[in-house]
Amino acid sequence: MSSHRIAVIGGDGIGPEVVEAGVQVLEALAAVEPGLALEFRRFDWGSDYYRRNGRMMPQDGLAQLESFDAIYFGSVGDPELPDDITLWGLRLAICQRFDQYANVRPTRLLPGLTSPLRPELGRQIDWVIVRENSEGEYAGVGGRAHRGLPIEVGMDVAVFTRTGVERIARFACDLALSRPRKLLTVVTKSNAQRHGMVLWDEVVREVTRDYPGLTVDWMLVDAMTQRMVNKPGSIDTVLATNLHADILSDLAAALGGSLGIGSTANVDPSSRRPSMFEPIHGSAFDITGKGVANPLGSFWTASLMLDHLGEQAAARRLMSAIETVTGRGEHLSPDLGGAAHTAEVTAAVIAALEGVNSTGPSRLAG
Ligand SMILES: NC(=O)c1ccc[n+]([C@@H]2O[C@H](COP(=O)([O-])OP(=O)(O)OC[C@H]3O[C@@H](n4cnc5c(N)ncnc54)[C@H](O)[C@@H]3O)[C@@H](O)[C@H]2O)c1
Ligand SMILES: O=C(O)[C@H](O)[C@@H](O)C(=O)O
Ligand SMILES: [K+]
Ligand SMILES: [Mn+2]
Repeated sequence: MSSHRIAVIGGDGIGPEVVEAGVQVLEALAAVEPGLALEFRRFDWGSDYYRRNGRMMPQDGLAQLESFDAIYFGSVGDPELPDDITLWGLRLAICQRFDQYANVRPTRLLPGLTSPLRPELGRQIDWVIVRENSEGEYAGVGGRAHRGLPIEVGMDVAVFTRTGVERIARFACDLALSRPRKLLTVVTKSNAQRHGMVLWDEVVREVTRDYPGLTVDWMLVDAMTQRMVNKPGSIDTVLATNLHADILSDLAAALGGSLGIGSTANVDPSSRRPSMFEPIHGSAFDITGKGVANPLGSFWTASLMLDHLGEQAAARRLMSAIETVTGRGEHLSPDLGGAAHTAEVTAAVIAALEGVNSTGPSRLAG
C-alpha cells in the first residue's frame, strides 16, 4: 500500500488553525479507512517566516514541494505586511509556478445549514465555479512609475492568451459534462473590456462547439451576481476569469451558509506538479487565535484532495462525516449560527468518521 505524501502549509492567521484541524481529521480517517495511508510534512512558511528571513518561503521552496503528491494549504495574509507581498510570495508563487491553472470551487447547501436566501432558494444551490487560475487579472503584468510625482501611474494589465483560455474552457466543459445537468454558464465582461474579454468569449465559444451535449449560456459578471441570488437553481457549472471567479466564489460560499465552508482545489490537470488544496477564505484577522474558526472549508478541501489522489471512497466518507455533523446541527461554529469552537467541530467530524454517535458538546469540548 503506497502512502500519499502531503506537504502542509498552514500559513498565516486562521490558516494553521484550520489546517491542523484538517490534519487531525485526515489522520483519523486514515486510521479507519482500509488502504488509506497519508504522510504529512509541515512547512512553516508564511508571514512569520518572512519576518525572520525576508521572504515568504525559501529560495528552493518550489523544488522542496515538487516531489509531494499534494499540498494542503491554509491562508496567507498578515496585518503587518502588504497583502501583495504575502499573496505573491506564497500562494500565487505556488499556483503560478506549478501551473495549477484550474481552480475548482464547489458550493452546495449542506444538510442542516441555513442560507441567507429564502429557504426554497437556498436549497437550490449546487454549483461548481471554475476559476481561471494562471492569467487574466492575476497575470502580474503591469507596473508603477513616477512614484510620488503628480504623474504617478500604476497599472495591472489583464492578460488573456488563446492557450490559457482554451485550456480552462476545455477543463470547465469536461467538468460540466460530468455533472448530471450538463449546464455551463460562462461569465464575461466583454461589453466593457473589449480586447481580452472579447478574445475570452471567442475562444470559449470555439471550445464549447466541441461539446454538443452541453447546454451553454452566457452572463455578464454583474448580472451573474443577481442570478446567483434570485435564481440559484438555474446555475450548475460556472466558468469565469481569475478575478471574477474569486469574487463570485466568496458570494457563493456565503450563500451556502458561510465563507468558512468554501473550499477549493488549485489543480494542474497535467499532473506534472502537485496540486494544492485550501479553504477559499483568507487569514481572518478578526478571529485569529480565538479558536472559533470554522474548519469545515478545510475539511471539504481535504475531501477534494483525497478525490484528486484517487481515494474516492475516503473522499466520500469524509464528506459524509461533514454532512452528518452539519445535519445534526449540534456542533456548528459561530459563523454558522452555532457556538462550537474549532476543536469541537473537529472532534464531532472525527466521531462521525469513526461512526461513533456524537454525544453532545460537553464531552467533545474536552
Ligand atoms: N487564499 C488565501 O490565502 C487568501 C484568500 C483570501 C484572503 N487572503 C488574505 O487574508 C487576509 C484577510 O482577508 P479578508 O479579511 O478580505 O478575507 P477573509 O476570508 O480572511 O475574512 C473575511 C471574513 O470572513 C470571516 N471568515 C473567513 N474564514 C472564516 C472561517 N473559517 N470561519 C469563520 N469565519 C471566517 C472572517 O472572520 C472575516 O470576517 C488578507 O491579507 C488577504 O489578502 C488570503
Ligand atoms: O485574491 C486573493 O487574495 C486570492 O485569490 C484569494 O482571495 C483566494 O480566493 O484564493
Ligand atoms: K485560503
Ligand atoms: Mn478569494
